[in-house]
Amino acid sequence: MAVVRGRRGDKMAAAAAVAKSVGGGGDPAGGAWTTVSRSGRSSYSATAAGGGVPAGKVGEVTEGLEGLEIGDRRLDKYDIPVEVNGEGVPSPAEGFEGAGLVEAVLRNVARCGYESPTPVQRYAMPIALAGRDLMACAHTGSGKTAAFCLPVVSGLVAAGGSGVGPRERSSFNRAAAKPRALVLAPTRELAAQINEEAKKFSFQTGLRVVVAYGGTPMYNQLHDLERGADILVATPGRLVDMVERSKVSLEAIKYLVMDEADRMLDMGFEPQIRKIVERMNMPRKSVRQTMLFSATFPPEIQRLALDFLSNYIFITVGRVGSSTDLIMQKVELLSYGEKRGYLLDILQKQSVEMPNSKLQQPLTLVFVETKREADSLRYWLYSKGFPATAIHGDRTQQERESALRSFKTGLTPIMVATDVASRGLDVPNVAHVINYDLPKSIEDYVHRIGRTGRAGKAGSATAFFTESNHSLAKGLLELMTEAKQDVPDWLVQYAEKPYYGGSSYGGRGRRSNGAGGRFGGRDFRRGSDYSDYSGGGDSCSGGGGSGGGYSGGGDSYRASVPPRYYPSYPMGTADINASGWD
Ligand SMILES: Nc1ncnc2c1ncn2[C@@H]1O[C@H](COP(=O)(O)OP(=O)(O)OP(=O)(O)O)[C@@H](O)[C@H]1O
Repeated sequence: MAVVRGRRGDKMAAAAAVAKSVGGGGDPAGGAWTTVSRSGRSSYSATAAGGGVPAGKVGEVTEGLEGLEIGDRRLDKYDIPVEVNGEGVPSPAEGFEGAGLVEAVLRNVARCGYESPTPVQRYAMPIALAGRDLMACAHTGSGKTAAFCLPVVSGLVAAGGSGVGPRERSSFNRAAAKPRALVLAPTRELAAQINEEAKKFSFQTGLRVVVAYGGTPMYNQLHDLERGADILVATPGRLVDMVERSKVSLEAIKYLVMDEADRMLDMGFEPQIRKIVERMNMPRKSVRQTMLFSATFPPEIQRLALDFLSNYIFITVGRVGSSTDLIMQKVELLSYGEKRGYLLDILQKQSVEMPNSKLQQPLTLVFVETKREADSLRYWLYSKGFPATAIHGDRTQQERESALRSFKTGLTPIMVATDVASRGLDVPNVAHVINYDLPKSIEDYVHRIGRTGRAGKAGSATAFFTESNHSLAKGLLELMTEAKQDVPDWLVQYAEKPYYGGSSYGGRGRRSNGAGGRFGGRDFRRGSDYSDYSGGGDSCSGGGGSGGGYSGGGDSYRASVPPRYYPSYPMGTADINASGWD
């Protein structure tokens, strides 16, 4: 079987092996994150010590995970740098048992087949269980869902929610359901997915997990809520609706989690989030516990998040808080008119011949910019003999769910999608992500390609770059260089050419500073001054041989290191609802 070494040369083989395994009857690894042989070599930076991080200090650790074995694949060397920043940081957990989870939850972890925690879980669980606020940045597919679900479920069970009938529980009264934990997510599909995960982790605990999202009649969800809800997973729009109809009260919220938190706090969602958190009777931030998770945290969003957090701990796990090395990234320079032909070429080449001599496609996700293009491309692919489905905001919820199902099961192994599918969706065995149209921001690119290369598996990502994507060249170049990908010369030239398009070096709305800083990975509080952070990007982790250690912030630091990313995060996306975000 494939051996993944985590270095450039072997990734081709790894990606091909993934495609092969998809075509050849499934991946025997089955997504198990089985970290068997860890060298245990961990060294804290000068500012940290021992197994934990001293109070009031910045902790920084690079773990050399040698021999990280994933199913039957093996990473001979894979450095996962971790930065921890905050006061009184608890030590990371060695295993699930050592994390402090209650017995019932540990049994559920075992039922899920999780043998050992992923790095973000190791760090986040003790922090969450200690009752601390948290901002956690870890790459896509690294297990963030369990990192927040497990301690929330465990905390609720420990607080006495377990084994009590719904009607007797304080979480319910005749007027409104009073959940004790609220998990907010930007899309319906992601909310549904988190709901499923939370249910698995709550099995036989007596806790009730309920989901609320738009696009479907409210009736069933209300019926579910009436039976009591300890954990409510919701999209913001539907939640506001329910609270305004007095079907949900937020007064008992102990845990507030925002998944894809940078998306939740951008200008498209922020007004709704503020309304939910600040004007709907939710306990104030020092009373509740708030945890934010994402693979990307632009500094502007971090600053905004201060309004929702109290004395929080920041953790970032991964080389650059960005894409994982397990994704082999390619970028092709094309004209608009060449895109379809090129796509067809790729699909033909990656077809795998089955024993019955039928051709099979590995699961391939194709991102386009508009809903119209999603439909048009899907029909065109069908006409060329490639079974494809589409997911976007103009489809009914039923159609969206059915598209996702048909993609997951391989019935239509190609799914054409708008950004509605870019975040959080965990479809095992997606072998290839094709950015047929590149997104406007490097953050969205990171999330999109993160639909492959999940839970330690390898994957491929191909981007079709046209003249109109000039504004993204610099970010792409930085990202691909960090991830040790082959960078074509033309991309370097594009990145060096000045771009006069306006918004890309600062975007709209809040992000007005052209020296915008990184799209994730670094606690903005480590700048010399919160209010004067200008984001001289660095790699505080020092991973991948790029960027040195943190040199203390301040002007001299910023002067000596050029800004790393020029984000063009689409702040204030006007058509957020229209595009399928909830
Ligand atoms: N400890 C573990 N052992 C094995 N598999 C795990 C473990 N934790 C999570 N997984 C699996 O890894 C996959 C990815 O997890 P998850 O969806 O939580 O990633 P994520 O970090 O939230 O990604 P994204 O940033 O894209 O939302 C899931 O299929 C999940 O079941």
